[in-house]
Amino acid sequence: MVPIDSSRLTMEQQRNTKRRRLAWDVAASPTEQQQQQEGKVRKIELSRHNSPPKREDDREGHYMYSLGDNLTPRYKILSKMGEGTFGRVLECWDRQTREYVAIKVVRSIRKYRDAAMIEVDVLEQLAKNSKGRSHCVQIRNWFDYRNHICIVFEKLGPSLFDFLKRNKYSPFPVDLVREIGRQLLESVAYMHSLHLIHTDLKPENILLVSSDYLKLPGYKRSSQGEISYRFLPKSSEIKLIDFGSTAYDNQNHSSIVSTRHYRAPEDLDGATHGEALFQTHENLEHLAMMERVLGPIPEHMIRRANRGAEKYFRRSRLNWPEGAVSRESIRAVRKLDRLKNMISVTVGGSRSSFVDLLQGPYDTATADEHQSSLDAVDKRRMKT
Ligand SMILES: Nc1ncnc2c1ncn2[C@@H]1O[C@H](COP(=O)(O)OP(=O)(O)OP(=O)(O)O)[C@@H](O)[C@H]1O
Repeated sequence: MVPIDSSRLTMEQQRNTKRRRLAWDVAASPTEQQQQQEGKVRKIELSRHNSPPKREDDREGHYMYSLGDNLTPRYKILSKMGEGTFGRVLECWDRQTREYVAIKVVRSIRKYRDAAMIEVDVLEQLAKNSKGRSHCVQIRNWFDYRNHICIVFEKLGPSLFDFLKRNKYSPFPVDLVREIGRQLLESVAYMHSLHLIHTDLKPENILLVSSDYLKLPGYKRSSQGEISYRFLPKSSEIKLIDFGSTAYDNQNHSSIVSTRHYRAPEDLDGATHGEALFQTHENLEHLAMMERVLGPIPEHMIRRANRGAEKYFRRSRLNWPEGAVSRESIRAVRKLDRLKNMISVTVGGSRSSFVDLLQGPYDTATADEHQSSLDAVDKRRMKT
């Protein structure tokens, strides 16, 4: 906007300009008396919205509700948005702030109630330090209602997993992956700066902020010649959710953390990839799969292995294939390809830097050599 030089205006023009601004200013700031009146009206309005009669929880301790019920006079239940181990997440209308919110209604079981209070504590720490700028979901409020801890969140859109599923697990374009990856690393760095570890990072726990999407015709046609469609989020903005398993890095926590398919090697036991990269249910096989794809486990990681994990190593290397439980297991590991061959050519010019990023602490130079020596040992073992 161009600033007005009042010295060049006629008296009449100046009067009009001032009058307009004055009226605008007054409307923008209600008087204290008006505010008090609005507060009273809201209280009377809220008192009309009674809670429904108390019902028994279901067998798993979930809160029983009907759509349209009030959850305290302040919130009206509109729909169910999700369900997890801890409870159900309900879309609600907040009559006080006049916005849609997502409320996690936690099961009325002691261990889940206790974990929910830790989640509240973590969420409050995250909010206090970020001044609204972090990629972690914001807590709006919390309360204890009929023995259920209820955590009120800003309402977000679908998860990355929901999106991948909708696209029949075809991968996101690499530019979008890069944007999501950057925000994810920023949020993890922010948590680490507060000595917090999320421990359950996975596409299910990464939500898009907006639900808006584009529907684009895909490359492939169905066998009947019909065009298939791809759905793409309009905005790449994401936020992390589910801080129920967050650990403090200076306190003892369970040695095995995170969901198997996304578990990192330092947990001895990742990928924003539709398919699970390591389809396994066994620790040694899981580590062997990682070696196959990424190269040998770095020595410093082996040295740091704790008591429970020592059994997976012999003479400073993974006890593989000697420790394999079956030939099928050796075959399942051998079927996997090296990481650099898995990265699709569609990544284009950024392919080598992408491989570098994913490769992390693994030594790329010795990886190929290591794989050929493993192949030789595998073959010998299969023969015997
Ligand atoms: N703020 C939010 N906005 C929109 N949807 C949400 C929000 N928070 C959670 N959800 C939905 O509810 C589901 C369950 O939430 P969440 O993962 O926090 O629950 P949980 O019981 O702790 O789950 P888990 O079993 O993974 O520990 C999510 O997968 C997501 O679909």
